[in-house]
Amino acid sequence: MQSNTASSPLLGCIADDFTGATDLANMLVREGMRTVQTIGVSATTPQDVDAIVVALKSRTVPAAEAVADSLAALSWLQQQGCRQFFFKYCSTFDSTAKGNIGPVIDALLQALGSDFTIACPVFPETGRTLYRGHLFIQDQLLNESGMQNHPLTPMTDANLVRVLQQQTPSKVGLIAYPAVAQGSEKIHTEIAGLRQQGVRMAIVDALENQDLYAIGAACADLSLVTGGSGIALGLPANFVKAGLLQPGAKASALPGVEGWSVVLAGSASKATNAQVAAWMEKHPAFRLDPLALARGEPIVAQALAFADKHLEQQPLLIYATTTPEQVRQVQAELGVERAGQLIEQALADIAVALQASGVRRFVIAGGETSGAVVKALDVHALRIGAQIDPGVPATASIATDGSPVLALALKSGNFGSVDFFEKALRQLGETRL
Ligand SMILES: Nc1ncnc2c1ncn2[C@@H]1O[C@H](COP(=O)(O)OP(=O)(O)OP(=O)(O)O)[C@@H](O)[C@H]1O
Ligand SMILES: O=C(O)[C@@H](O)C(=O)CO
Repeated sequence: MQSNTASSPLLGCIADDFTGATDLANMLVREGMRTVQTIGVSATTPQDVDAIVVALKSRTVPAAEAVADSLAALSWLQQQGCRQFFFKYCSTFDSTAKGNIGPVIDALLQALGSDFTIACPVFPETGRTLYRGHLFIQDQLLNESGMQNHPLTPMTDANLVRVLQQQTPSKVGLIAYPAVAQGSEKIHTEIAGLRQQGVRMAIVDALENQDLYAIGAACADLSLVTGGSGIALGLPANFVKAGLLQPGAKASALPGVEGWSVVLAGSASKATNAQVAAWMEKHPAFRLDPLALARGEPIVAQALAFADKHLEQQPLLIYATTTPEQVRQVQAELGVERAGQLIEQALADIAVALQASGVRRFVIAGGETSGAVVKALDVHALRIGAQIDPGVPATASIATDGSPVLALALKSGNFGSVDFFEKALRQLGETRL
């Protein structure tokens, strides 16, 4: 493996959710940074690494908790020797009325002794663009995209300057597209101007990846950069320019694994529904019924018996995924939290039993689901490999205590093509599809 010319990692990242962390890590690997994702602050120091991404679960917790967790992650990343820091949130700017994006940025700026950062959730490959401070999801404004109905973080305003300003006492500004389109020098000049006006955070417009590279170049001297995964595209080149990272480095090598393969789907998003339906046309699948779980029926044992029957011949899917109407019905009966927890716990128990039976490749759909399963599998850190689809890389667990290496693909609910499950398993080394 090639190494950077510095002895310690260069970029230290804090992500506010699990699959969002993987999404960010994917971008860094694409641009030549060897990247490890840790599940929370790690007890061990990652080796052979250019970037570390600490995955938190801080998107919807109370703001004070998000701040405390983010500051602890920053302090650990500083101890690892990182030189620049990145705060990753959702490309749809998911936040509650109180934050947590604004409060976390304020706290990180203060801890770093810095007076300015940018905020840019743009991710053109998944249709997230920003113009004159307004966030678009494909052809729709954020607040008309379906995100206005999100159960935890309803986004009812597409004007991100206004949204962020409501979350912070700091002055929020905008670097609008006409300046961004002129390239990194102009953006740099805009940053200097905003700083003089006392702006501490600026929303930055962008429409295409080339804008993100220009913004990245203009942020070389900022201690903290914040945004979605897209804006991280432009940061590795700054380390290359500084002679700290080798140009054109291939950072995506992962160890191979031998064993069986499964897909576990706990996401009920539109994309996951389509992926489950496509899988079921050709391969075995077992549905988890949350109401039967709630009645105490032996659903986990039934799922494992089903897996036992198929694993040796072919990969299989175990899923709770269903239509929004059915999810609402189940939630009405069990409560949102209990329904979610029952399914997450069942999928986590199934994953642990399957690992004991020799499963080594897991494709997992859903951020919360991925968090629950990876925790149950006792995975503390992941090395990030090549991209499967935008926002989703192949990963491998970093085994600490002689436990087997697992090949994992952790998919955010909304990401991935219709045939994602097959595609992901193939990329993880499954040859029987
Ligand atoms: N049939 C169902 N009935 C009720 N709740 C369900 C059902 N299927 C899944 N869930 C719950 O819905 C939640 C889905 O969250 P998860 O984060 O895993 O997926 P997502 O929201 O689509 O993904 P992301 O957070 O990456 O966008 C989980 O808590 C899961 O247990
Ligand atoms: O930025 C995104 O859209 C994703 O990485 C994510 O955070 C989804 O929850």
